[in-house]
Amino acid sequence: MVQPYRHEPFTDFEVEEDAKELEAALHQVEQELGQDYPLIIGGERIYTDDKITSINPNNKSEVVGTVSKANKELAEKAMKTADETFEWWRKSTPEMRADILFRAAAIVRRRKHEFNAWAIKESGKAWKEADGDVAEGIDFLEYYGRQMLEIAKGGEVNSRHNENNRFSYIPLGVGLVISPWNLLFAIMCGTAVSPMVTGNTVLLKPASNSPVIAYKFMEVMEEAGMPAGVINYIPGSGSEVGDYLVEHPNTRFVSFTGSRDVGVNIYEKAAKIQEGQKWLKRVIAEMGGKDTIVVDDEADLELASQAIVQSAFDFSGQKCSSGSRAVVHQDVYDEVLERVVEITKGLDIGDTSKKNYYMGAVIDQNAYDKIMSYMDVGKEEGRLMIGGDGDDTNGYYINPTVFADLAPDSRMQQEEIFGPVVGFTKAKNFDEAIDIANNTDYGLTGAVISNNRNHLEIAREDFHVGNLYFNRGCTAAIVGYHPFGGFDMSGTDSKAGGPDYLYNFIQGKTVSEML
Ligand SMILES: NC(=O)c1ccc[n+]([C@@H]2O[C@H](COP(=O)([O-])OP(=O)(O)OC[C@H]3O[C@@H](n4cnc5c(N)ncnc54)[C@H](O)[C@@H]3O)[C@@H](O)[C@H]2O)c1
Ligand SMILES: N[C@@H](CCC=O)C(=O)O
Repeated sequence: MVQPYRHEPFTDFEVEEDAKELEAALHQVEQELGQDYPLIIGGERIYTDDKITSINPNNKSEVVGTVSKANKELAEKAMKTADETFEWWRKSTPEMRADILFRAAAIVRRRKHEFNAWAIKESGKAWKEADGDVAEGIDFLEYYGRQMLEIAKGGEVNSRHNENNRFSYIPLGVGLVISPWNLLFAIMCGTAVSPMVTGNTVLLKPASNSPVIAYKFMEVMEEAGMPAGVINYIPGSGSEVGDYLVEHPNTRFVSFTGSRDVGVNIYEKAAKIQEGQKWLKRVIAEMGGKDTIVVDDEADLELASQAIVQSAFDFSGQKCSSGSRAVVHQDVYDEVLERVVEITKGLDIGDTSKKNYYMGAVIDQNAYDKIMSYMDVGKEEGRLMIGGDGDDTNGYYINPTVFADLAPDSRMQQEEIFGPVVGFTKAKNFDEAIDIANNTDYGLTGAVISNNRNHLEIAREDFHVGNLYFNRGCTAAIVGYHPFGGFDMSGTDSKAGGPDYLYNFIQGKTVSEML
């Protein structure tokens, strides 16, 4: 019998022993940098001449690894392999599939600091963020394994006299999983193993900024007993391999996590029925956010200020859940703004692979340029309070930035910047604050800081986001505790880490026998 699910505890790097373990892992990983990694199709290692180079955003001269790049021919080979493997994998037992996830969780747990170190090297994130990312990956393995065992029991249906009815779930087929670089371990792992544990086969296309940790994940899955061909590792260009497989007639579903533009494009392409296609493709698209923290006049203002800073600047604001908008009641606006600026002054930024800085660099040159271009927009639309500058000489460092006095419909308060930038908007009263919070195309996360029970209940009804938090920040959902996914242009609200997530990858079958 499996133990009841509990989320993976986080490491406290203030404890010297834990900090030393991570330093040792970083040192070990440094000895392994720059290696060349193949594709994995049906268990076969395939090297190509065309490569993706993964670099450390904190130190752009450091190559984390080079990875072979799939093209259309190799994508086709992977599809064929996944199709053939599905024919027998779909009949494998749920218990066996769940056991592979439990074993993989145990392996990652034993190598947690090593995985933390790869996450730091490949994404530039801070130690606590890397630890949260790897812990979330372990949680997905443990949680989805248990969910599968529950689902395998089937649903209860009635039978009439002389009739024997059964209702159960079967997998869908071959799925394309396209993952982002920001939660480079957790989301990649969770979105790959959820279809796999439900009996589907998978084509995994990780983000081009983070393919090395995905290769390490594949090794873990193999060690845990995953048969060849069940998850196939095919890094490649989104526009070449991604488009080809999204449109492929044999693709049964696409699980995408990433930006709104790419997600919308995939949604449209997948909707078109291709020649020879026998089904309607399912699309799970979890996309961007423009997430708001509302601060009421009756509120703990220190808690509000800490929540705003943490939600805006953890992992340099590169989470879909990041709190990039603070909407504050006019009576407490100046006090909260001043305190947020003061806390921000104390944040340190630097190469997180060398030291436990609060923040590292942003992911790449494109991200750096895009975020920096918003600094000019912010200065035109509002008042720069702190930050607004960066340095991309060695890595892509951007200082945490606060803009004040932005109009609710300004570009700064509408567009996803995906960097360490938070904008303040003043509200006349609580109702107006909720209206402002709702006036974006997105609907992912939000938070309300208030001691007024009536206001919290109004927010519960009217604040239209998939993940709403009271008296805390708006990031850091935990698997099995805070099912995660957004409304409107934030996506299909698939609720990763929730009790019904696995139903995205199965279909119900009724069998009725006359006795
Ligand atoms: N809602 C969520 O759960 C969630 C979680 C994490 C990140 N995000 C969002 O992801 C974005 C940041 O991640 P990103 O920069 O990796 O996003 P992205 O859209 O640029 O890339 C995501 C993935 O899509 C692939 N891709 C790109 N073009 C493609 C195409 N034409 N066809 C198929 N695949 C293609 C990329 O290679 C990558 O693997 C932000 O907008 C963030 O809000 C959302
Ligand atoms: N699930 C994460 C965000 C994932 C997107 O980047 C959170 O809740 O902060």
